[in-house]
Amino acid sequence: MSGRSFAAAVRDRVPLLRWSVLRFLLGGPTFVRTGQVGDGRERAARDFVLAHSPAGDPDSALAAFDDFARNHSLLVNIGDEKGLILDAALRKTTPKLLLELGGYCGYSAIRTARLLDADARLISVEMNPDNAEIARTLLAHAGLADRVSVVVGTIGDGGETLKRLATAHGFAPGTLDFLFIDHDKSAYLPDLKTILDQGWLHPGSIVVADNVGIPGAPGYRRYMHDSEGTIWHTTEHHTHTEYQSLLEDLVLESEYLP
Ligand SMILES: C[S@@+](CC[C@H](N)C(=O)[O-])C[C@H]1O[C@@H](n2cnc3c(N)ncnc32)[C@H](O)[C@@H]1O
Repeated sequence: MSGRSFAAAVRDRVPLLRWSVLRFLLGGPTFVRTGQVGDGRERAARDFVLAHSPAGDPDSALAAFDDFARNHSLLVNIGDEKGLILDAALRKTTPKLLLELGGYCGYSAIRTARLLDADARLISVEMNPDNAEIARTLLAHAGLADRVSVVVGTIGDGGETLKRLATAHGFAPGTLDFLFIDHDKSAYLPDLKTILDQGWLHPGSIVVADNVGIPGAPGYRRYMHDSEGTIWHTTEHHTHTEYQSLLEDLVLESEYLP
C-alpha cells in the first residue's frame, strides 16, 4: 500500500484524525443555523468541482465532489456509499416529479437528475441562498440545469414555499412521485406531514430519508415504524455516515401505501 493510500485508509477508519472533520464538528451549531460550516468549504468545493471535472459529465462532477470531501474538506453530501441506495431507489421507479429537502452544494441533485428521464423534474428546496447558488452553478456545469430547479426557502416558512411549489412547479394532489429528505433533522417528520396534508403524494410514491441514524431523526423513524403496513412500507438500509467507515448511519426508504 502506498503512503497516500495508507493515509487515506487511516482517515477512513479514524475520521476524527481529519482536521476538516474536527472543524466541521466545531462548526456544528453554525451549520445547523446557516447550512454552511463557516470556513468557506462550500465555495471551495464548487471551485474544485469546476476545476476537476469536464462540463456536461455528471459522473465526473460526483467523482470530483467525492474526492474533495474525502481528501480535502468534509462535505455533508449523501456521498458515494449512501448515494448507491438513493440511485437504487430511483431506478426502481420512473419518477416524473421529485422534491428534495436540503440541497446543500448540489451533490444529491446531480446524483438524482443524472438518472431521470428528460421530461422529469426535480425541485430542490434549500434554505441557504449561497448554497442554492453553488448548487445551480454545479448543476449547470454537469449539464443538468434543465431538469432541476433550486428553490430558496423551507417547507415550514408559513406557506410561501408551498405556494411557490404549487404555482411555479406544478405540485398538486397526487403529483409527487419521489421525495428525498436530507435537511434539518428536526423538520423531517413535520415537513413530511405538511406534504401529506397537501395531498401531493400518491400510492406508490417513494420517500427516501438520509441521516436517520446520525445525526438522527428518531421521531421520523418511530413514525415510519408505527405506520408500517398501513400508511407506509419502509426498508431500513444500514450503512455508514458519509466519507468514512467507522460511524454507522441509517437511510430509510418508504413506499406510500394508501
Ligand atoms: C445534509 S445537507 C444536504 C445534502 C444534500 N442533500 C446532498 O446530499 O448533497 C443539509 C442542507 O439542508 C439545508 N437546510 C437545513 N434546514 C432546512 C430546511 N428547513 N429547509 C430547506 N433546507 C434546509 C442546509 O442549508 C443544508 O444545505
